[in-house]
Amino acid sequence: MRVIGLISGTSVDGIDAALVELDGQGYDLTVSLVEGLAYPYPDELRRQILALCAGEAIALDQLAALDDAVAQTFAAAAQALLAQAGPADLIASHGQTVFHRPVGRPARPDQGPAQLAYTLQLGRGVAIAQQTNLPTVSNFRQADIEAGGEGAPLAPIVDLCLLSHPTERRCVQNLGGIGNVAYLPPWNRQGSAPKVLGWDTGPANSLIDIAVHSLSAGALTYDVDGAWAAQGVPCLPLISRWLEHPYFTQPPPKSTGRELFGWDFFNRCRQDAQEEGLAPQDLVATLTEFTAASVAHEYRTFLPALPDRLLVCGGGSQNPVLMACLQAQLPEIVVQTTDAVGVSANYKEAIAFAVLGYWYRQGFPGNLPTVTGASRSVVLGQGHNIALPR
Ligand SMILES: Nc1ncnc2c1ncn2[C@@H]1O[C@H](COP(=O)(O)OP(=O)(O)OP(=O)(O)O)[C@@H](O)[C@H]1O
Ligand SMILES: CC(=O)N[C@H]1[C@@H]2OC[C@@H](O2)[C@@H](O)[C@@H]1O[C@H](C)C(=O)O
Repeated sequence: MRVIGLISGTSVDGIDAALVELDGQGYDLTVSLVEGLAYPYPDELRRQILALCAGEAIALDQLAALDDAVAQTFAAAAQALLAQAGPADLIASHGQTVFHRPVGRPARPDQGPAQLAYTLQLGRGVAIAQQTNLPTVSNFRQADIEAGGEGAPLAPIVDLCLLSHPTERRCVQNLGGIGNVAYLPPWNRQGSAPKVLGWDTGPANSLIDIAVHSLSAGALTYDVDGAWAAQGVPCLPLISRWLEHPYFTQPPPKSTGRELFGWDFFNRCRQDAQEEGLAPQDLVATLTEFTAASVAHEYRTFLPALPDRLLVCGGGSQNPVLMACLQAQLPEIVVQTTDAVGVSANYKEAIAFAVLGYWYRQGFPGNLPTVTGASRSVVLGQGHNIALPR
């Protein structure tokens, strides 16, 4: 079956679309990327999404219009990919995250039940199905949240299928707007699946992007190839201070978003940097080192053991300075991109949602309770124009 996976993540840089050829059942899968495409948002749409993410008030009719505009753009991304790579049987669309509130755990058991997580992705699946005339699966995070989970991260189960190794312990680290890890014990695919761990490690590119956008007076949206960071000197005392944030002492399962590592966090960083007399490049270098340091801190604090190999994906894997910082923070581990083992670092997340959409069709559960904290395994997604096998 040919499935198109679509996602726009917390960087809001545009839609990643992957046409994937899939075969097999459950974990026993063959997955091959036919073609990937990055479809940028129109500037005005991106501005509106970022404003909503930053907490700007919006009327409900405007929210409905924005939801449909995002869906239209997702459908256009799918159509561009279809024109380039040929037909598909199914679309699996993650949509655009604009809000994420993790599970609220009470400090003591007698303080009542946990507050369910809340997550909102724009770009409703039914509108994508209508425009493309293809069956579409969307709303992947909801069923996990209903089972008491964080609703994120969801990719680790797919990482297990695509990137685990018979003898090596591996970590897969996504560096999107937010960072998330999947810890994959060795697995020879004979016996039952091993216990995979995973959680959001904190910021990835979100703070670097905001810094570069703000310090370049809107001329740049990200630190292309780490050029600014390479010219600056990281301020180590600030990194230690920022790592005191309570997120970095909270044990997994945990998830986060731009609500925590967005504008407010950046404004605090900028103020600290001003007090230390840092130049703009030094601030970007410090945020880049901080991002790598937060990943290493999370591994050393919460993993049962460091992995033999760290495979990095997402846009941050294209930033050589961030990759060098990560390697320097974790000298005992081989750090590479997922490309080194044959999985596209740019499209891995879009591929993951294609797999989750395929599993929805099979009725195969797509969440990992060990990762999200859900009480049970559940089938993820909501189908539009889909007849399911009985
Ligand atoms: N050549 C590059 N140099 C530096 N940074 C880059 C480069 N290419 C991409 N990036 C960074 O990667 C980001 C986009 O990453 P990606 O598309 O993986 O994020 P996302 O999917 O939106 O986020 P998330 O995984 O958190 O949902 C850009 O905003 C930019 O910061
Ligand atoms: C709510 C939401 O969209 N979370 C994203 C975000 O981006 C990275 C990290 O935070 C991860 O938890 C998740 O995305 C990936 C694709 C996931 O669910 O695995």
